[in-house]
Amino acid sequence: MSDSKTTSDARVSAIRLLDQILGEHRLMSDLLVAGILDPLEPAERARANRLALDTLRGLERADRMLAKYLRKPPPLTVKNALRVGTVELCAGEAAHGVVNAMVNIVGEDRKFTGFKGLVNAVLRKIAAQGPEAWNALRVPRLPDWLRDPLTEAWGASAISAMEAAHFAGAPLDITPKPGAAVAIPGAEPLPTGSLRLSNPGQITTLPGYASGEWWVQDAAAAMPARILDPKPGEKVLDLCAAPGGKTMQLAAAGAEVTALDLSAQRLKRLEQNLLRTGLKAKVITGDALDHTGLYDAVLLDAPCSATGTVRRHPDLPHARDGAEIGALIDLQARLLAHAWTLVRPGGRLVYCTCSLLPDEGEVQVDQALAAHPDMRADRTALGRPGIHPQWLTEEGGLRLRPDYWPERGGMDGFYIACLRKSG
Ligand SMILES: C[S@@+](CC[C@H](N)C(=O)[O-])C[C@H]1O[C@@H](n2cnc3c(N)ncnc32)[C@H](O)[C@@H]1O
Repeated sequence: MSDSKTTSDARVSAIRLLDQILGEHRLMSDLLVAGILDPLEPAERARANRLALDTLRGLERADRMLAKYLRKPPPLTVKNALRVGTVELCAGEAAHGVVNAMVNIVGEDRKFTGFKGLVNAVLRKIAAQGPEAWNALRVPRLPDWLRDPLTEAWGASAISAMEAAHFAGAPLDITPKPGAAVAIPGAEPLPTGSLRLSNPGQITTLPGYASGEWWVQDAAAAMPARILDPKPGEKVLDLCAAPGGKTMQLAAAGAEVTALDLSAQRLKRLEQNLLRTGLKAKVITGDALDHTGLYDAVLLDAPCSATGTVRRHPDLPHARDGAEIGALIDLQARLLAHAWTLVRPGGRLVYCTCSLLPDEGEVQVDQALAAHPDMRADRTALGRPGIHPQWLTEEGGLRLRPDYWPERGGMDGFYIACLRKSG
């Protein structure tokens, strides 16, 4: 297969991904699990993925540039071809290749043949403006459904900083197994104990991947298990465990781990992760709300809006509209109340969500503290290496945000609290 054919397959797939995300409101992760890119060769798959992600991150800029030349909106697929083309041209790709490819792609579908001339003319004009016009545009903003509550919670300047972090995208962080000597060239040690890779390439070919010396996990996502601080032999329950990043941390520390999740499909990935890393956990498929038992420690990584992961999932603000958040908040409260019944006297519960919305973090813990006289927030547990005292919150939790560590490439948004039960 020639290089240009490969590139155009990647472009077609990127446009298809955008059609589904922006037209059908599907999440990119769901589309990938459903196999939308499976027919492509690995290199093409990576390119399609990157093109779609870059276009989603720059969507507002692409639309602003295109708006000058579109008197009325073309069909979504044509618009997405123009968006991908604009993003490529503004990243400095050769005009001739991009324009021809997009004209051909649009022309291949009989429904859109009539738009070939438009695509050709518009992309030529965009090419003439180039990266300079792109760079002069403002950093893309979050849609109002998310921007409004975040502005209310964190203030306008914090939101601008978060949007800059979202636009920049995310490096790849890994969690090494305790004692593993990870030898990945260019890996930067982070103050919290994770390692950061700026240009990882294909992950599965990196040293130590096959032998299970480390796993992919954002530096912020690695904090809940560090804060839980499992001791060898402790009985620890990981509720909502799949795909198992935190389960592996708990097991690697020598705890006796039970990992539970509602999704059998996601648990398959957890089992594969345990197999690769040679770590052990008892795995249960089931509803956390039905689980019984008594544990030294419980980790509850509750299902949430995932609004802390927009750096890595720029599709989320466009595919979602916030309609599901009310039900998630209700579920989190029920899970937290039930998880508390599984903690032995004197034990601890770490509650966390990868959300930027206080209703899914600070407010949940505030309400749980008010409802349970035997619960107190353990602030000492939050004092881990690399944690800035300014990140600690009033009710006794830890707030992590994508705009923290800007010089290092940011971190996911997370909320974490360690709740101690009276002995
Ligand atoms: C944020 S993810 C967990 C990520 C995981 N802790 C990790 O570190 O890899 C939330 C998980 O909650 C699971 N879940 C949702 N509702 C649940 C319930 N009622 N009982 C158990 N698991 C549930 C979902 O299937 C999903 O895997």
